[in-house]
Amino acid sequence: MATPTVGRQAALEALARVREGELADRALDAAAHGLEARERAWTQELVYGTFRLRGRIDYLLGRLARDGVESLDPDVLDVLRLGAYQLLEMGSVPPYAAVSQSVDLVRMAGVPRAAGLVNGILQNLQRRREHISFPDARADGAGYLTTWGSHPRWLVERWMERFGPEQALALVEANNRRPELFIRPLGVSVDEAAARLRAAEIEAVRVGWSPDSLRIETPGTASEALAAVPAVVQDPAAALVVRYADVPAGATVLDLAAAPGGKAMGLADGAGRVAAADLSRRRVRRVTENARRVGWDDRIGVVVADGRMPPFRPADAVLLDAPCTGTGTLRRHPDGRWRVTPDDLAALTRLQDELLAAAAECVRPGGLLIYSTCSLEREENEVRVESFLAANPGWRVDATEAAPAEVRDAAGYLCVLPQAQGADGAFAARLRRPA
Ligand SMILES: C[S@@+](CC[C@H](N)C(=O)[O-])C[C@H]1O[C@@H](n2cnc3c(N)ncnc32)[C@H](O)[C@@H]1O
Repeated sequence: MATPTVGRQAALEALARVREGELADRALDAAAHGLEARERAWTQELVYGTFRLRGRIDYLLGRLARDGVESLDPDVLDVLRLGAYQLLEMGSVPPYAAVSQSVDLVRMAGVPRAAGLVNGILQNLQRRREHISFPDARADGAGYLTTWGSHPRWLVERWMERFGPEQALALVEANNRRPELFIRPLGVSVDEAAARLRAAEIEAVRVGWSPDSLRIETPGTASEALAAVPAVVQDPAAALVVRYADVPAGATVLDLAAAPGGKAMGLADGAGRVAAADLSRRRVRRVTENARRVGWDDRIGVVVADGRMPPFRPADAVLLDAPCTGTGTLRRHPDGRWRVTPDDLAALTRLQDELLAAAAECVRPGGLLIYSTCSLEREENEVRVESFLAANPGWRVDATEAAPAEVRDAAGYLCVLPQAQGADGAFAARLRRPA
């Protein structure tokens, strides 16, 4: 038996870890530990791509497996998914290698009896892929977005209802694109940062609708970019939350769900002092690392704390970047679409209400509360804010013009949509406590 490449072995292990409940980025870190940089990048593309297109791949495999994909052993199905992704999307992999390596992989996974099945299905996929039809986009929009669009049905149905079929299609397409790399410079202007990056032979361009962000155009240069300028890696939608918050210079800010710290760092670039708290001890370490990397340990104090019982005196401004379903960041976290359920949505809205009530207690009279999520779902966004406002007379939405008009809606909320802006989604509400 030939040995599959280490990248493919790591990819299969990462998929198994995700099945056990790990997040894809952590599963990949563990499985691809020790791989050389190129092999690791290749493995990441294979794993993330397989999650991104899992719905499409499963539909195709389902047309070729005699009893459907549900009947397959989970390891065998994962081997088939990885093989199918290589055949469909990785032009650098010759089809014979995608097939024969998958056969070796399923043997190595301890299911040698499935070698013939894997060989047959993948050979068939390669031969018949152009002839397998998907549900018609017009006649069966949800069917099309579920299969070709590779999203779970409950999400596409709610998005079709909310945004209409065309925008739902655009959203699904945006989620299926590979995310670009963005940074937010800290303590230097974006123009100065772009010039320093150019001197380090890294091309970076401004993002029209997000004035604090730079898109890095030179591939594979994230760590070089961070070595060349003080910055955090951050999607422009997240950078916009900080701009929209428009916290007065010198203010004391509490960030109650702060890890890994991108927004805390943005807030510290202007505010007086930021206290960054998070429930997760592991994740909160990343806030400390980020602050240390740019020499801002003195601006950001880091605390492990439950935001429902915040150990703080009232401050000028509080950011609650709440835990959420993350439906605005599915292109960056492609396993997220298969993980999140309608039950999670219900549980998260309860947690968001509790966190909002506790965050409000931490705002001094006349101070600011910024509530934000990276969800697209109204229940986690407008509905939470409006229920908070109804229960807390005197509080009001106090939007400024700090964020560009195209990302502010009529109610004064920040509203960034992947299908409109082509980046992550984000929502924020800037609320003022009565004096
Ligand atoms: C959307 S993330 C925050 C991202 C962060 N603001 C940033 O910009 O890097 C939500 C965070 O909420 C934290 N969290 C979840 N439940 C919490 C709770 N009860 N109290 C405080 N933090 C909580 C999670 O650990 C997670 O780090």
